[in-house]
Amino acid sequence: MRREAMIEAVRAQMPEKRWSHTLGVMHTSVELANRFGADPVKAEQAAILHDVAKYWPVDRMEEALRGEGRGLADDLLDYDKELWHAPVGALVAARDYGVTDGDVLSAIRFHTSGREDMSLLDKVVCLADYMEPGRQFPAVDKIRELAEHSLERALLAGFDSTIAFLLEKGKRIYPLTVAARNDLIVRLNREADRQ
Ligand SMILES: Nc1ncnc2c1ncn2[C@@H]1O[C@H](COP(=O)(O)OP(=O)(O)O)[C@@H](O)[C@H]1O
Repeated sequence: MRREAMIEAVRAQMPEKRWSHTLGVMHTSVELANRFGADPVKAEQAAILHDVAKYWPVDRMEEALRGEGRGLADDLLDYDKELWHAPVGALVAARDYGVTDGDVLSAIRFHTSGREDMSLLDKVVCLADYMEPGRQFPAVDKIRELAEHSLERALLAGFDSTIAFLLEKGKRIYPLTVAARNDLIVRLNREADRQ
């Protein structure tokens, strides 16, 4: 699907406020992609589609994950429903929007949870979702500051804030986010040792 048609179709899937968030993620994804050497066209496409399934009814998301999406995120069904829209979004992007690029589909699929060994594009879109201009939460200024120089340090601060928030609320933590955080720490330590 062409860019403009995709934008209009996704916009129709969500309330105005969420569309403003999506516009923010588009803008920030392109900015981060240019800053850190990712493909800005892919970054923007993943950003356009990242929340396409956000307003699906829960039973529809569950049906998609148990049906055509089986094997994609089976373990996720045990965790907070807030996380489901990301892999469902990747399914929708491929099926209804004709996205075939694996990098783009991966960035949509992992934009909320993260994962171990995240690709450059995964990191860009996940971080953009944390720090787009409309986001307001205690750690966001620190995340934006870190993102001036380090994609990994900024994303780590993002995961830290999500994990701290979940701990505070007494909620369960989907382990892939913990794995993503641990992996970033190992990589950052390795990099520091090399310097
Ligand atoms: N690892 C996790 N385990 C459980 N809940 C999580 C995890 N990561 C994120 N969440 C929750 O998922 C919700 C949606 O995340 P958010 O990134 O704000 O949404 P969106 O992807 O739509 O922008 C948040 O309430 C967040 O706390």
